[in-house]
Amino acid sequence: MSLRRRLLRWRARWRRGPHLAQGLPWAILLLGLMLSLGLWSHEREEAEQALQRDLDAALHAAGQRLSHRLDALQQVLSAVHALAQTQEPVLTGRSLDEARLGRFMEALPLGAEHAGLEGLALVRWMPGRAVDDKASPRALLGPLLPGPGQLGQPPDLWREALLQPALQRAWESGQVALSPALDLRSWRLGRSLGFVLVQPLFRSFPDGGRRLESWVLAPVALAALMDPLQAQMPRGLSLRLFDGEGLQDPPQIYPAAAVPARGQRHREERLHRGGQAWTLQLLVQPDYAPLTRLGEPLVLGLLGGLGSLLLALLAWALAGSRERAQALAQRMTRALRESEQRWAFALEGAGDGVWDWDMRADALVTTARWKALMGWSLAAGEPRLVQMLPLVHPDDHVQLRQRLRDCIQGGPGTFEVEYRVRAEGGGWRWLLARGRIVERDEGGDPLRMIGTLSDIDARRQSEAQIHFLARHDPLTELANRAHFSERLQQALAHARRYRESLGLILVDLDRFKPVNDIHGHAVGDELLQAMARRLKAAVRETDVVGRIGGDEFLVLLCGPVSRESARHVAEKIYNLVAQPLQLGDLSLELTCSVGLAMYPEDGEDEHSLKKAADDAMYASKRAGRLLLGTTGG
Ligand SMILES: Nc1nc2c(ncn2[C@@H]2O[C@H](COP(=O)(O)OP(=O)(O)OP(=O)(O)O)[C@@H](O)[C@H]2O)c(=O)[nH]1
Repeated sequence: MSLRRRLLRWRARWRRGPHLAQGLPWAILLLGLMLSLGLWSHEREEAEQALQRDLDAALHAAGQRLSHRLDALQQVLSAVHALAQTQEPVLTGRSLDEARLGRFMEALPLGAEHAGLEGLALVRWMPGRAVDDKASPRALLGPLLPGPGQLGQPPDLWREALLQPALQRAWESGQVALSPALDLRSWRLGRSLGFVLVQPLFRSFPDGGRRLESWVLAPVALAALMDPLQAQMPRGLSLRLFDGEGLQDPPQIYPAAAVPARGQRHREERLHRGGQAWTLQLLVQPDYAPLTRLGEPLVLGLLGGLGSLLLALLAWALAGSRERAQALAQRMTRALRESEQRWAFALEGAGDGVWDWDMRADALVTTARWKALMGWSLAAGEPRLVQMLPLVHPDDHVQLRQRLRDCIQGGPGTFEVEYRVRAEGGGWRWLLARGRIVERDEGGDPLRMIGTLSDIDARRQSEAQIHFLARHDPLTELANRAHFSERLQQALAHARRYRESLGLILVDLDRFKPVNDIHGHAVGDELLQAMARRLKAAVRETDVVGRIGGDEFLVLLCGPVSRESARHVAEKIYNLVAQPLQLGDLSLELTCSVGLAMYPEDGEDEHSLKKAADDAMYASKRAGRLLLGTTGG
């Protein structure tokens, strides 16, 4: 397919409109997913930031608590320092000794904030020796708190690589210094891993100088220091402490064994105290409650996505149902139209017209054949019912209206009526209209009627022909014996009821047989036909002329008729028959015998009346002249 055709097809589809219905679900889905994604991303960021704030706050609080603990421990050393100052050895000649330090410690009000303090040790500096002299300094005392027991031979703390920098820092700065983490047991300073707070004590001289005299060491057990802090942490958060400013090297010093899982969340804070750096780490465990908040944005996003999907599906279903309904309606309309067309075509093919009458709107829809049959111009459009009636033979109006009314007003719902309309070349054409109610309202009143219109003119003519032949003489077309008898009986019944008189004239041709014999039957036939015409011409149209035998005719003069009038007609017949008759080259003259009988004088029924007429006729024949009234008249 060429690009141009594709474009044209696309444009046509676009103009038809279904593109909207087709694209709408996708647009809704896309928009919904984008919104859900944006919402999820925003909420996740918010939740992440909230979590980080919570963690930072928790870590900071833990750092603060640790600092307070260290402050409390440092205050102990400050108190020792103050004690040493009040026991100024220069003035009193007494330096701080183990006994006084012991008493001081016993009197110290140690509380929970001093947890981890293993004891105090006095390390005396041997004056006059170099700092790096192997022989000095020596730790002399300790512990002064319940602990690992009286120190034995004082260890050479100066030789301890982990402790010596702290001692030196304290000496140089005059401030409390912290050692790195070390095993307190190695130096009989405690019972576990810990660190040492170092307080330098100086001896002042009158010249303003001063000289280091000793250090007071406060060993602190890390586990005892940190466990209470850990206990105060919210569930799901754990603390780790690293010696130095890194997380790998120098090593973790608290807790003893805790290896974080890969990808575990953590936050760090640096602590600097007494020349020593620590890294306090906050580890987030999977059971930390706020972590669940991180899942909420995902749920929200998923719900949004699901909602979008559902909305899109709904839109698709709605759009689809609309399209399906349209398609169904189109199919049904097409099927109906095809069905109607087939139906109309079949009927039209059979020569019938079709009509459809919307009774509410009084609108008639008819086919071309219907219009042709009814003599309605195609150009005139559709007729209304009232316009149809003038086309119908006036004699058929009553019947047509009656049948239609019967059908509409609770009849069987069908009707059938034969009526005549004007034929093209003049005259009338017989039609048969059939109808059926096909739609009613809730109350049962008819709303719509459809039907056919058939041309039955040929049938009606043939029926009429058969009817005529059954009742007439085929040669002369006069009433035959049976029909004449029927008409006579009707006339007698009428005359009886209205007390009227009737006249019956019997006409018999004289010597007709020789005509046949001489000129042939064909001439005889022609003569009979001519006589029949003369007889008909002699009477009124309402009178009945019949041929009841070979050359015998009956004339019924319908009433009221007087005998005199009847005689007059008989004479007229007699004279007419006697008129010469020209058949081609042949000229014939014929007489007849006529008999007249009057109802009721000569007979009161068919038989007696006929007999009277017969008698009168024979009397005339015998007389060879017209005898009227000889028998009873
Ligand atoms: N051509 C012709 N002749 C007929 C027809 N029907 C009857 N006839 C003849 O008509 C004649 C009637 O017979 P009749 O009445 O006895 O003869 P007629 O010569 O009239 O005798 P009268 O009545 O006594 O004068 C017979 O010869 C029949 O054959 C017919 O349809 N056509």
